[in-house]
Amino acid sequence: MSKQKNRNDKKPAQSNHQSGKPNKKQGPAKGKPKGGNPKNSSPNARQGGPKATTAKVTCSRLTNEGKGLVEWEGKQLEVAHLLPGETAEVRVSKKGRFGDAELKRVLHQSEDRVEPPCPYYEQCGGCQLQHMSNQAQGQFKQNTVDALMKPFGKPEPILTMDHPYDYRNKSQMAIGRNKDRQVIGGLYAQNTHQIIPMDRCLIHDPKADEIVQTIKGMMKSFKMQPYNEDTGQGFLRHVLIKVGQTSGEIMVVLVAASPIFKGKNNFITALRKAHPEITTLLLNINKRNTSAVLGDQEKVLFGKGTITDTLGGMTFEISAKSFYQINPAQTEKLYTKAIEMANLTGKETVVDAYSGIGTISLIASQKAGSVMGVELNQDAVRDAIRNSKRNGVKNARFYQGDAGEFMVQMASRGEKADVVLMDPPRSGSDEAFLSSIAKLKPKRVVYVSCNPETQARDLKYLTKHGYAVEAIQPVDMFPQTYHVEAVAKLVRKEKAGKR
Ligand SMILES: C[S@@+](CC[C@H](N)C(=O)[O-])C[C@H]1O[C@@H](n2cnc3c(N)ncnc32)[C@H](O)[C@@H]1O
Repeated sequence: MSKQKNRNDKKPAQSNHQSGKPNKKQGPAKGKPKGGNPKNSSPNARQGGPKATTAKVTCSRLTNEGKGLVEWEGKQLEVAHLLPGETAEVRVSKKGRFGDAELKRVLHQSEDRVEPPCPYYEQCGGCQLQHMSNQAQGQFKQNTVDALMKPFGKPEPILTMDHPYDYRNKSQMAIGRNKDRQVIGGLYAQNTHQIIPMDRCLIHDPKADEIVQTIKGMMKSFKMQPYNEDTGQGFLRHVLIKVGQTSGEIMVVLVAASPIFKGKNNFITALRKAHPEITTLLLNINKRNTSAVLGDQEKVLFGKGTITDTLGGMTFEISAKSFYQINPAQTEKLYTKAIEMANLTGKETVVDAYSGIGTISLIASQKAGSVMGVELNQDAVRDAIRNSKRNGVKNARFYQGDAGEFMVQMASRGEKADVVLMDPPRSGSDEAFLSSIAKLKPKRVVYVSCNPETQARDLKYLTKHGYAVEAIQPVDMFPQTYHVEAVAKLVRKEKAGKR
């Protein structure tokens, strides 16, 4: 069981669409982006790699990360962008139980294969499933959740998206230079810090990418230097954008290596003129040499420093550093299911653990006696308290701290909860938290997760400690990527069966 203290952003652990950045080589990605049949996309393949050899293989099934599994010389290899039933030539560059193999050429194609619409797909680490039809992606995610949840029952059919593009309300583009010293902005090539210059990511909100293009163009005239990770010189590292898809409000965060912003006022004026739709601009200072995009220090350059969005009929204020679900349309479906599973009658004492800016807590508060939200991130707790007031909610309280410690203290004080809603980061919950559930004995636990692997691990604990799983609902919150969300309803065993 993992001990979690500070995992803010639970969504896909990708270098691009999350904060993680695997290693530290900055610069333009080599090679031209190629659409269609994937070839030679990894650094190993490009350089020939250690002991590279070409093999003909057939894919038997997909891994949970959406890679094709093949057998070669008695070993299992994972091949990105290969589909079950397909035969292909691959370049094998490393031996081992799970060796490294690069797709060179598909010899026999699956009916599930489609032309990836993104020209950067082969190089970029952000999406993994664009070569699969939407229907096949849904089936793959259904199969993943079904297999992981097999010990607990059959999950419901996955809730998919009609238009599985343009959905991300949060984007972060890295800024650098190419070998001709031109300013570039884009996402990182898979498993590197090489920036793939791009003007559009097809899963981002289009407006966000448009603004990044403008900022890149302005950098030259304002003599704003992109940051260079190797030399530690330069100013602008990333542009992070959050879009309130219902409010239309837009937050732009310039992530810089230094608080000294030369030509600040003129830059702000020019950016606002080009994009009057930007409602707030922030400067975030990140001097650290780590994978985190945002630093601790933050300065509001104009606007209120937050944006708002609407979910479940309530309005939420969102800060730069607070977690907010990245796919609002699917979040509506997810939250509706979660609240339905909580079976609230208006009387219950509810704990909403890992509560972020209070979205689930406040929506649940309308149908509960009282709600206690607990969240580690201070900014998110401040947002949650503001959101409570903004929506006129009187029966919700928010606490800043570790959810496990909070639950341990509740149990030691002999307090009671009727329902526990929990939505931990990708790494899942921890033993302190789960063992306290066993002591507090809530009638129902509703477990929302963006990682069904850790969710299945935690469900195993809970089913051994007095709970039965009654329903599991997968939701596709992250189309084109292998990630999938699931919400599970657990009931105290004496109540199991009475939904
Ligand atoms: C997946 S988000 C869920 C947030 C919220 N429920 C929502 O739907 O927007 C997980 C949240 O857990 C918080 N978190 C991470 N580790 C934590 C811990 N040990 N205790 C409490 N909260 C934690 C993160 O800051 C983040 O806001």
